[in-house]
Amino acid sequence: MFIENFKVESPNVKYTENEIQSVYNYETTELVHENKNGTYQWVVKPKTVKYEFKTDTHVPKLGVMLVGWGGNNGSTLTGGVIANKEGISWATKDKVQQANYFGSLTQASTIRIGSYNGEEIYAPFKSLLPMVNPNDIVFGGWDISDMNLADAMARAKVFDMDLQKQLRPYMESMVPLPGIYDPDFIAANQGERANNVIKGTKKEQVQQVIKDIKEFKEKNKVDKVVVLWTANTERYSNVIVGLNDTVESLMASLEKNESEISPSTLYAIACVLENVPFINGSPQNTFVPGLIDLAIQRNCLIGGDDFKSGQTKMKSVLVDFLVGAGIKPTSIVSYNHLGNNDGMNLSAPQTFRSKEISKSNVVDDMVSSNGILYEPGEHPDHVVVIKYVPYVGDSKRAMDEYTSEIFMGGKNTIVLHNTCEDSLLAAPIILDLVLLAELSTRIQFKADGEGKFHSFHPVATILSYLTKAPLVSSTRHTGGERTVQAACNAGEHTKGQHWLGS
Ligand SMILES: NC(=O)c1ccc[n+]([C@@H]2O[C@H](COP(=O)([O-])OP(=O)(O)OC[C@H]3O[C@@H](n4cnc5c(N)ncnc54)[C@H](O)[C@@H]3O)[C@@H](O)[C@H]2O)c1
Ligand SMILES: O=P([O-])([O-])O[C@@H]1[C@@H](O)[C@H](O)[C@@H](O)[C@H](O)[C@@H]1O
Repeated sequence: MFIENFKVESPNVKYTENEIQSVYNYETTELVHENKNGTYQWVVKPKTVKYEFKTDTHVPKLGVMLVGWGGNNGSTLTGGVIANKEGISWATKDKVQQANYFGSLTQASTIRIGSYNGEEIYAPFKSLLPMVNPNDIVFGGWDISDMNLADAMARAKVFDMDLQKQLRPYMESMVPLPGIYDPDFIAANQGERANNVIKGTKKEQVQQVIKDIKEFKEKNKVDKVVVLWTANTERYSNVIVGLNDTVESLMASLEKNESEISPSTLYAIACVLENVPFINGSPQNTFVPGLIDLAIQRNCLIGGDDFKSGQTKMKSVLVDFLVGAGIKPTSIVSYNHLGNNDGMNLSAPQTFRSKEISKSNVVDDMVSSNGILYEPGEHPDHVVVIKYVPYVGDSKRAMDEYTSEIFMGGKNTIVLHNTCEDSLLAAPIILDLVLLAELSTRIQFKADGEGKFHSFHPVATILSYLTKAPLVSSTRHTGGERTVQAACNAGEHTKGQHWLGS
């Protein structure tokens, strides 16, 4: 049975005027490698960690600024939210279609909360904690193309014409702010649309983005802003000691207008300095080490990389199932073709390489989890192919072949064909990313033994489910992390130096 909402009555949950306070005993284990009389033995011991959470129940008016707002994903998401907010329905060749948020974890999935009279009871995911209603989001953002959102929607060719006609009046006044353009980081074929760019040095571009965020927040009277990159996939940035490996080197490189700082990293610097969450929906390494350290130092949420939308979401589920069932995938071939601008940008080798990495590495953890099936260092043959075929537009055609070894030398081959409007898969995921990012900034917690409540770590691993190449915090940042984590624990945030002195 499905219910719309519920209230918890528990000694571990307390509702106050502004918070939900809860206690959770996390049952886990700790492993010890014990030497008993010269023989080592792995010992597993149960461990309970008591956590206390405080969730601010004040749901803010949220502004979402998209980098690449005029793209297929940006225009599709914006139009989809307007259609839901305005209750728009439209004629298709099959039926009258109502707007919905299918494909969104927060808006269209349910969670089991118990049973009643022997019947399983489910409630909406979004009923678990007070969350922003996507219908209330104010959209804005940047694009290197000056096309208004109504024309961008028409250019994308994703929505049915009857829907486009109804959306046009709402979207034609939406014009992206000029974006940071650097032809060295995306395919040359993107140059013809770059007519809306921020001039000046990289530092001046960062300062302009900060100014844009401030003005957007003031003009729209939003309480919070989240910025999400849904612009074109960039080539990887070279990570170089002294260039971008530390906060100091990255900011010094900014001062020197170093060419190797990518547009996506410049937007991210601006967001971190403005303490605005930044999420990367593409596969490039926006989060160079210096940027990660800056985010940790300033306790600003960053997350990514690369929306996990269709072919790769299926891959991660299927390979997880196969390996978990003791079946050994030995060959994975992922081919797809698509004809949208994303596909055109990915037709360049250096930008394709960024996507090839994120689409390939998604199975690494599953493979390394099973030492029965795979020898150390052994992994399936894994090929990723993406071809640009203009005629099919946003309707990506994905074909996958999974060959596995099974019992007694047998072989099993699974072939999948998956056709979808790529942007209709990505748009709800963008929604989930920004809503969960906003929610996580309203949660404070402390574990047993910690002095004060603090926020989650700035590197938002909570968003991992939604991305191909999850950004996770590494021990490499023990210096900055220890300093900041201690500050978080103490309930203060370190005040990073003011980096953009005039
Ligand atoms: N299913 C999916 O659609 C999916 C899944 C995972 C990742 N992605 C990634 O999402 C991104 C967007 O996909 P899309 O289909 O909307 O692509 P798109 O090409 O339609 O949109 C990208 C937009 O970004 C703009 N742009 C490029 N560089 C910019 C910059 N530096 N600043 C501001 N704007 C800039 C372009 O003008 C374009 O309007 C791509 O990187 C893609 O790889 C998409
Ligand atoms: O569907 P998915 O595997 O998550 O990923 C998609 C790729 O299949 C597609 O080729 C690419 O153009 C999109 O940007 C997206 O990355």
